[in-house]
Amino acid sequence: MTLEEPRADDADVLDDPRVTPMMRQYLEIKAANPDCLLFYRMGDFYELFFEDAEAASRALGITLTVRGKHLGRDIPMCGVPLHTADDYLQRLIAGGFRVAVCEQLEDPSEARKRGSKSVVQRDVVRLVTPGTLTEERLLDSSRNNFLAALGRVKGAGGDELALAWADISTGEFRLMAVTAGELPAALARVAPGELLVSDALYDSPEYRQALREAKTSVTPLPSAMFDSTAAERRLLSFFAVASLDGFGDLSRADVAAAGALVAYVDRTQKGGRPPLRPPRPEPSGAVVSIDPATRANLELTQTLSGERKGSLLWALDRTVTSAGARELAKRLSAPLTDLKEITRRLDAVGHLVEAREMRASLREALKAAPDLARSRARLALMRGGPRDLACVRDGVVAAGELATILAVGGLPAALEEISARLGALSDELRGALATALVERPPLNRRDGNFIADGYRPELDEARALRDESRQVVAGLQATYQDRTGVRSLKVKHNNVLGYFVEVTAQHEAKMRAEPLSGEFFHRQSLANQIRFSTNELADLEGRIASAADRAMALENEIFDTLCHAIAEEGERLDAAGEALGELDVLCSLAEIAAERDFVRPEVQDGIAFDIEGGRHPVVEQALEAERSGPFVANDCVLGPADGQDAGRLLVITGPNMGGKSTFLRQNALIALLAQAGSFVPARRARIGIVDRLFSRVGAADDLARGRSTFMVEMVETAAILNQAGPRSLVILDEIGRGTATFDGLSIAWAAIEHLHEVNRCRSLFATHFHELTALAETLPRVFNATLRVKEWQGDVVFLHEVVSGTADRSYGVQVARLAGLPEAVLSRAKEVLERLEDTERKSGAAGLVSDLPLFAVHLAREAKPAPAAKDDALRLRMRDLAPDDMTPRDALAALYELKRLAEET
Ligand SMILES: Nc1ncnc2c1ncn2[C@@H]1O[C@H](COP(=O)(O)OP(=O)(O)OP(=O)(O)O)[C@@H](O)[C@H]1O
Repeated sequence: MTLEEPRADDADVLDDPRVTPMMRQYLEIKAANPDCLLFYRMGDFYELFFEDAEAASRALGITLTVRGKHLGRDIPMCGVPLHTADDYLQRLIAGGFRVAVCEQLEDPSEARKRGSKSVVQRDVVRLVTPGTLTEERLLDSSRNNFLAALGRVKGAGGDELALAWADISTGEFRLMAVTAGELPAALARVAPGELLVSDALYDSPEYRQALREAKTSVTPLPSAMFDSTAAERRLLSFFAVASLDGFGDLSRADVAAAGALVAYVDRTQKGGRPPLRPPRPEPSGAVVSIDPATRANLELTQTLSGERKGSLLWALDRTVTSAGARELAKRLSAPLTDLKEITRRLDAVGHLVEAREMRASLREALKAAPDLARSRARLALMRGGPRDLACVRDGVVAAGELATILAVGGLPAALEEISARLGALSDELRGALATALVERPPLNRRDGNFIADGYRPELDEARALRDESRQVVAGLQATYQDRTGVRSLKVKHNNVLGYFVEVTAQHEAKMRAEPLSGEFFHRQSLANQIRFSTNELADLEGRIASAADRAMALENEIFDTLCHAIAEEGERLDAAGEALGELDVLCSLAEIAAERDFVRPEVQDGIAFDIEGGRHPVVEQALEAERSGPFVANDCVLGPADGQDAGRLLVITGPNMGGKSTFLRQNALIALLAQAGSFVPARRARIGIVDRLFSRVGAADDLARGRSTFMVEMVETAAILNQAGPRSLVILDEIGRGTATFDGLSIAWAAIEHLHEVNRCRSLFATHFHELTALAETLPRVFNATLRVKEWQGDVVFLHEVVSGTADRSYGVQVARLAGLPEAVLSRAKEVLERLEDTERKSGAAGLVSDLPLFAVHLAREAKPAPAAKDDALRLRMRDLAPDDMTPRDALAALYELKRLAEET
């Protein structure tokens, strides 16, 4: 609000007699929710006033008008109709707003009873924020919408951090410990819609960058909400337990994060209780650590431009349910490091690949399974409608069918366990929902007629009475036509008059004269029609209304009973909902494996890496779609060679467009897929578990953060060289290309040496600096590979085949020809290239290897301490000089002496 505008916390304004009672109510509610746009319910609209109206009208492109005056000034106003409010809400939330939804808490007639000036009671029933959405239309069915909270406990050894995340639309709730360094990777993996942090953490400079880079809306909250003692109390009461011990070994930071999250859910849901399950802590290091840049570059769940199409998820997704789509996205985002769990998943996929018929029937039954988890959450929050009940009904039926298909014995553990969860639902609930509901109920309760005929005799009676009376009314039209002799007489209904008789104006005199006037009472005259009512109609109307009210009340009562029954079965329903998603993922992975000829990878401890005939799952499908020829499969060996204790580093040279980047990415993706529990696009794959994946591929400016292309590249390379360990997999594409050739070559050279000597991890390094291939001569674990090309009539043909060896050139000029560079530029470029190559041959940059001291010498030098100050004669002499006491001649003498000393040391 602007300064001149009244504020509710300004007592003078509220006491001002000119303020209308409604405006007083509005200002009070607005003051309690200052950081939200207030959706103020007025009949069939939500209205926004003052600055809220201005902001919303701008954001939504709706008309800004004026509604009355406040203290002599116009009140800016805009409104959104109730029935389309969800669409507007979605756009406002996407635009970064938070919305407080303020409802009428009583019928306006109740307010009128208190006096003509009384205002309908209203209050905020819910805050809508990006992380707390539950409506179907506000959510993407194929993705979770997580609300996350970052807990911090300060300790002697630094901050202890924990990330809690929950999806209130499905009930999932998880926890993990993170270090400050791991935070960006953890946030990129969870990709929360909203992140809660304490005010103190929000303001602390150490976390500023991580919070700014997390692509999420960050909500700072009072630090008291993160206090671990209060947080524990909150968790105990939310989950109605006496101790948190049953949830696992929770740290204070875990409790702080989880407690703050629950407090925020309470605050935004205004007491509504989503069916959150107890938080599940994830052991640290349970999933492959993938930093945000690597995740983005590998396009796991979305492409660099933010689309699903073209991502790994898109290429692999054969799920048929929303829960399955969400689960697959989570699995691809978080490949595992635990061999037992990976094997368990692979066993299940393997079984389903073989059991073709079972897979087909499971997928058929899954197709009928609705989004059980989200409907259940809406019902628990009292935001559900009859259609959500039907969803639960259909979900329960589908779970039963799936359990029957799986009841064959001899299944791998993961499938047995899914089958047990699906089969555990009570027949009673299944029976109740099946008999109570009509086949296709309406979305909203107020539409009625969602309970099936024959379920409750009183309801049938009330409906019969209502419908019979409606028929009697319909029959009255003919009786009245006979009685009045007016053939055009009609019996009609509207909300103001109820049922009435309507005749054209020419019959007015007759209707108003005896004997008809005794029966037909005049109600309303329009230009051409005259309307009357009768006692008989009024009586029928009352009967219809009370029968309809009774029917509605009975339907609502049954609705509540069914909701209660669903809540009672809650835990088992949630478990079955999760099982549905997991089963769908396993079937989907088996389906794609069969469809695209994927094999089961041999995943093992250790650092093996041996891919035979590997393919890039996305490029392969893209080539097929474009009919651009087959994808050429390639081998990749990065495991230790005989007698070595660390992985190999493959330096890949080759022509532009030869397929280097594709090869790099495909091997990273194959490792990730294997560890996510999927079969992989290869003829054979043996992979020692990767604990961290690093990549430096693609180039993107980050001008918003003041980083040039080269700076981004160096920041990412620095992270890799500083962090990669013996079980990491590192993918580097064209390091050093963003600067002058010699600088770039030198950095790339030193980076390879560092990877080889210090990081000692399995690495792939693609480059156009052919000089780097000389390193294979001195570094025992460096190997060279190249992509084959053929020259044919002066043109270059890419064979996309990776072979051992080195490329002699990049064919850049030929590729430029393919791209359509003008002929004059091409021929000049060729000329320059020949000259440059000639000069290089003479100077022989490749001779560097034998001339340069070994990298190990540098490491040793770096490790050697600098000479101590006390041994340094130059420094000692300088310390003794007293410039203020010296004559110019002394000063000159001292300068000569210092120079001599410097030359001696
Ligand atoms: N193994 C393969 N089989 C078939 N086609 C391939 C293969 N690998 C790559 N390609 C095709 O070649 C194109 C170029 O591949 P890629 O981008 O990997 O080349 P590059 O060597 O990294 O090129 P540059 O050095 O110019 O960046 C791909 O878009 C794809 O269409």
